[in-house]
Amino acid sequence: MLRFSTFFMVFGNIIPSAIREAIGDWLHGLFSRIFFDSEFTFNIEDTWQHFHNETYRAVGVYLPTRIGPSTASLVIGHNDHNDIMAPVQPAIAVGSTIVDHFQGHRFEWVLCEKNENPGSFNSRKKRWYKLKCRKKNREFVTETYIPHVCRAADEIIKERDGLSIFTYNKDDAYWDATVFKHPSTFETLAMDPAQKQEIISDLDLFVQRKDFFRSVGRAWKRGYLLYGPPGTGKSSLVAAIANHLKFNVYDLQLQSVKSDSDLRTVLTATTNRSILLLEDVDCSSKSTETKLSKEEEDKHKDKHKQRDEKKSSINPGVTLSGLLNFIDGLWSTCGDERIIILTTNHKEKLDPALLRPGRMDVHIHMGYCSFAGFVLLADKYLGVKEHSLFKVIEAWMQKVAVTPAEVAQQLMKTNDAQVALDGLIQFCKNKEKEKAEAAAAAAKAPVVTAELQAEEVSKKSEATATEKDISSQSESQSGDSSSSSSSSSSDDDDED
Ligand SMILES: Nc1ncnc2c1ncn2[C@@H]1O[C@H](COP(=O)(O)OP(=O)(O)OP(=O)(O)O)[C@@H](O)[C@H]1O
Repeated sequence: MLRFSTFFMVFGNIIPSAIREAIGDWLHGLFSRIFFDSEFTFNIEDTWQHFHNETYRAVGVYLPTRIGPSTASLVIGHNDHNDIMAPVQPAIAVGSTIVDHFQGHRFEWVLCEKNENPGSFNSRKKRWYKLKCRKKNREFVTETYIPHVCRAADEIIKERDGLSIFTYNKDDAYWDATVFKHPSTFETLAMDPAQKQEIISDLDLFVQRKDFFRSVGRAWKRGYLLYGPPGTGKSSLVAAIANHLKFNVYDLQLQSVKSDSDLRTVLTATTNRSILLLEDVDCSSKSTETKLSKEEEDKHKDKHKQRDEKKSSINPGVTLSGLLNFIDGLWSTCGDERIIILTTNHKEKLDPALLRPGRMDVHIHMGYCSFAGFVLLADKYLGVKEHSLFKVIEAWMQKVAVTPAEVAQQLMKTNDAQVALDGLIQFCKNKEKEKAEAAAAAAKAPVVTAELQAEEVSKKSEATATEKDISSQSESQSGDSSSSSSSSSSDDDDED
């Protein structure tokens, strides 16, 4: 005790005050670093300013790669619906601690969860990662460690072989992911070879033009409209594009999105290098919606009026044009390498404003099966490149409009090429017969009308020019439909 006080007296007399203070600060810093430096906690929540938090997503991808001896539990599973034997993937369990060491520092992670607004209609489970570190490492975390986590997650995502297809879950207003393993590729797709090559070149050019899009001040996105009758391969082409570019697919049913705010949430949650797919857009376009609701209204006018009014005031829904406006605006500025694909059986029903260049840059017509398309399908389905029946089938392909789906259906009935090709010829014959019968029925219709009209005329003596127009229109329609070719008159055939 005496020695200590003597030491401080001598220390106080001999050492100048400035040096004494500096030594004191240094000792304080040293002691507090060793004994008193408190922990600091970062919380990385699943949402950030109402949108899905990309840092949260990155942590979720990164952490399963850092599982060590201190990890007590883990979630495993997979969502490959095509393969129950697919290898399981690890994910972080709620409450489990993961310790990560990076550049000599120790970081402790915990995934937390709590129910927000329990019991209320909009209750939801909120999740966040808690990251504990030394207080002095705060800057290191934000400037070095988190960027390292995000970079590593980006690499992991890029290296993953499988693609995902996301479908919109209207209950959560979010995307449900599943493994995307569609066998369709440009190789298996029956379509005009030149058209196919054109599409591939367009896609390849698009992904190479990052700098070009930046230099001309345009968002790096491209819109494709696929149109044509059912069964001509629109969905197959979407899958072929996804497989070619290795892009995930976000499949959006516009009718199920409740509001603009939900739309904003789901669209901003889509990732780069992805396809936003809207199938059968003629069914979700505003004109169709209006028409249907009017028919409904006529039918159930009084009974449902109040309920419908209430419903529409709560849920105004979103329209295709609303979606495209959004894509032109905010969405175009917050993502790169985005492809938007609209498919329709009725291009003519769409508002031309929706299809203008800049929105839908490329319009691809998917037509009936050509002979070249048949040859490809015969090769894929039967392993046959040449056959004596090919000439007969070529003639039928020029005569009857058959979709690639119909051809594929005939070819996959048996492994025996002769039987399958005979079956296809028979199918074409039946189709032609049905068409002839339909044409005859249509040609008969004006005769019946004329007979009725003649009766009317004799009764009322009121022959009008309009009746002639109707009958001639019917004749011309039946004439059109019987002469429809595989591609140019597809829309007429769609109606069939
Ligand atoms: N062009 C094609 N090449 C190869 N196969 C095709 C083609 N078109 C259709 N098919 C076959 O027919 C099936 C149905 O085709 P797909 O769903 O792609 O047609 P679609 O035009 O999208 O039809 P819809 O308009 O009814 O959605 C496919 O699974 C595929 O087996």
